[in-house]
Amino acid sequence: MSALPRLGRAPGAVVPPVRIVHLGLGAFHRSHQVWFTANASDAAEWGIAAFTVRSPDAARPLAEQGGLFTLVERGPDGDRATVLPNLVEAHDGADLPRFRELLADPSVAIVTLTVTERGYGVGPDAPTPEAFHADDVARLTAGRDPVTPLGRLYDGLRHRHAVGAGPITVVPCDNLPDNGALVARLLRGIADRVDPAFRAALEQDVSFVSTSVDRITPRTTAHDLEAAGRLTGADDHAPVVAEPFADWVLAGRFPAGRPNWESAGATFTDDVGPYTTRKLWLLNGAHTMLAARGLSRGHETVAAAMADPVVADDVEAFWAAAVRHLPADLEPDRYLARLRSRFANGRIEHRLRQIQQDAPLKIRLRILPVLEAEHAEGRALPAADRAIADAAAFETSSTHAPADGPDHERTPAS
Ligand SMILES: NC(=O)c1ccc[n+]([C@@H]2O[C@H](COP(=O)([O-])OP(=O)(O)OC[C@H]3O[C@@H](n4cnc5c(N)ncnc54)[C@H](O)[C@@H]3O)[C@@H](O)[C@H]2O)c1
Ligand SMILES: O=P(O)(O)OC[C@@H](O)[C@@H](O)[C@H](O)[C@H](O)CO
Repeated sequence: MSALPRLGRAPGAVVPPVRIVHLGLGAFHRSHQVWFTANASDAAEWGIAAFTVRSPDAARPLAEQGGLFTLVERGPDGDRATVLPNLVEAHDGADLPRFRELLADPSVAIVTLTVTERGYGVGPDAPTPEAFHADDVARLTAGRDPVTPLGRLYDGLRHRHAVGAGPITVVPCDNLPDNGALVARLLRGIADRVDPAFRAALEQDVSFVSTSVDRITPRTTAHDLEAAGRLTGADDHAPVVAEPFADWVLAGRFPAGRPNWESAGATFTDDVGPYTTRKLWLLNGAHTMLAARGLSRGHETVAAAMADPVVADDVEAFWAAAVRHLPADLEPDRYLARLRSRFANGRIEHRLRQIQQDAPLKIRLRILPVLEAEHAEGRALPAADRAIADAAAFETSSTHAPADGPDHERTPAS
């Protein structure tokens, strides 16, 4: 039990009005979208109401703190702590009445999502994302509450349409290529099966934005709770630790408005595709390789694996191959130079077991495209072959166990 006063809002404190609703209350949402919103020039106008997906745990301490939490930016030389004020509501994802109520508010302009690849049904849970949503299609058709993130989003959007609350923008922020188009396709597919008349409204009133998101944010540990308390003098049960670097590239329309995210460093572009490929191959592809090669050589963290020349040489060989297939105008070498120092930041304890989860899916999306591009030009890529073999061996080994809990919704304090 901490002797420090509990973090919370002062009675009567003015909070930004809710204009953004979020699904997936993990650490990344808070280090990234909440941080960009809190650092925007019009931050006072944009409050966020966030919902968990599978467990209410992450919402509890945040709700007790009025949504306040500490972001610890952990650089190679020290920590910088800031309490971010823009998360103003935290709810259990099963609280569909509140979710519907918020989506029915015309001043709510944006829904963001961070629900992992599997949250969209991309991965081992079903043969296709459409099949993953079949159970929710049956629930929605029967008037029962949906359980998947997109089932809930569909339900909320249909309710918004029914009350005439106007256009809205959906912004998925997961590491998936063309994530806006994917969500548009899946929601329209649900409409086709549940309520075909609603499909036209979805096409007309809901804008889907594709994004590339970047900020290394490991799972919060008990040690991070102590660090946040030391830095702020308040007892925070839900801090987040992230690297100082943050990047967000977005493409698409915001018919109901948006925060001035570019004033916090976000980039708006017509085509997010090349940015996503650069990030998914160079950062996430390398992370996937580091997890496979690093775990097989007994390492526990990204920094430890990168400090092993055998692993680092394989990552460098993968990077050299990937750069050959990326557009030169995106300056992949400049991105790589920064990435090398980000990965070398040993104060960020990014655990390989967390990154290793769902390795087969990640290899398919982040390593195989580079391997195939090299093969097409007659070159082998043994470093990638070794990573794929190590990942396969790890998947079948008896030491293969979940990292430390299913996701960030289970906070160390909860
Ligand atoms: N953490 C990072 O460094 C980082 C950086 C860039 C992008 N991202 C993206 O954000 C996502 C979330 O990251 P996080 O660190 O907050 O992770 P997390 O594991 O805490 O997951 C966040 C949310 O996803 C939900 N979720 C997890 N598995 C699910 C499943 N199978 N079905 C439905 N919902 C599920 C959780 O319940 C939680 O609400 C990542 O998967 C990635 O796509 C993360
Ligand atoms: O589960 P993943 O592979 O999508 O994410 C694990 C990490 O590679 C990822 O979270 C990175 O830290 C992040 O993408 C950096 O922006």
